[in-house]
Amino acid sequence: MAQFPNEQSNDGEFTRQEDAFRQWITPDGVTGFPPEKRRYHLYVSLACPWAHRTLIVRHLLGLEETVSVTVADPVRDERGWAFHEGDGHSRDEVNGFEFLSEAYHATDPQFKGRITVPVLWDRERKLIVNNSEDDICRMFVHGFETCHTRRCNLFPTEHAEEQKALSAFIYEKVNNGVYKAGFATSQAVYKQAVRELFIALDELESRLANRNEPYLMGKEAVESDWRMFCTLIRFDAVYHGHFKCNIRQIKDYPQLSRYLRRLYHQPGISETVNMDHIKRHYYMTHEDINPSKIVPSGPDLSWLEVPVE
Ligand SMILES: N[C@@H](CCC(=O)N[C@@H](CS)C(=O)NCC(=O)O)C(=O)O
Repeated sequence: MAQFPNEQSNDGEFTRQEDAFRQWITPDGVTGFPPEKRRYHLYVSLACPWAHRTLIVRHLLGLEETVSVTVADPVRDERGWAFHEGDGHSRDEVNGFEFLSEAYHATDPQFKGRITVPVLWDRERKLIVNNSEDDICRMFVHGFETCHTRRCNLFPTEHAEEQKALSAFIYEKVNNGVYKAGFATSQAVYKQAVRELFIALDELESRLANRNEPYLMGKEAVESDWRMFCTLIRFDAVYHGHFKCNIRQIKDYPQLSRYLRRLYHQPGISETVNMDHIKRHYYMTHEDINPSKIVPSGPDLSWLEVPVE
């Protein structure tokens, strides 16, 4: 059985649904969405790699006071993402939603797709502005410029084309690659997805070794690095076992493991990582893949805690 039958091709391939809400916050507000302090609210799961990147970008730009956040329970049942008090998650103080589906149906009563995090909500117009993590990160960078309290150049203009191609490659082969392997329902599709994933990881390992720079594009971490981070930080704990991406672990890659530690030890980043939510979400929510819902005790991730010199 497929995890998400509506997103499964006949030959067993997971084909991710398109994001439904793509409105835009601009500095001049001509779109009807100006960047105002505390007007917008982010609904996330700390388990989700896509939502994770919005939290990281919010932190890197110092938007914590501007955009508030509610964290969902990492374990979903058939009703989808839910908000209530628990370890590292809470009730929804903004709208009192019990389920994230209420935000989707308030925005579009006919919405029939899969309810996903992250969601950027407009308190004033009482609707979802955008549910694409890529768009949300870009809006944090460009739409909220007047609200930034930290400086961070996530899209440096000098190598924009190269970065765009690199991010597209990472998305296709790594971020979504692990899902293609994990959600495959045929041996051939799984095998191909895992092969492409590890070819990509090997390539990125070589890139770091050959360029001898701390990050993919040079001396500073940019959007492509944080895109990598959100998959790498989950890799050994969930993608290696649960999604069967088990040719190698990240800790076996000298460059990638060091690179991951370097990103993890940047100020404020480890605080965005909740391994308990990550493990419980994957192992307890995808029932078709892990019917017993048993969450493995390992692996030992203490190597991550060692700062890079
Ligand atoms: N297209 C979304 C992807 C978000 C997504 O797939 N989120 C997953 C969690 S990792 C989700 O909410 N899944 C809901 C479900 O599995 O029903 C984005 O780019 O923001």
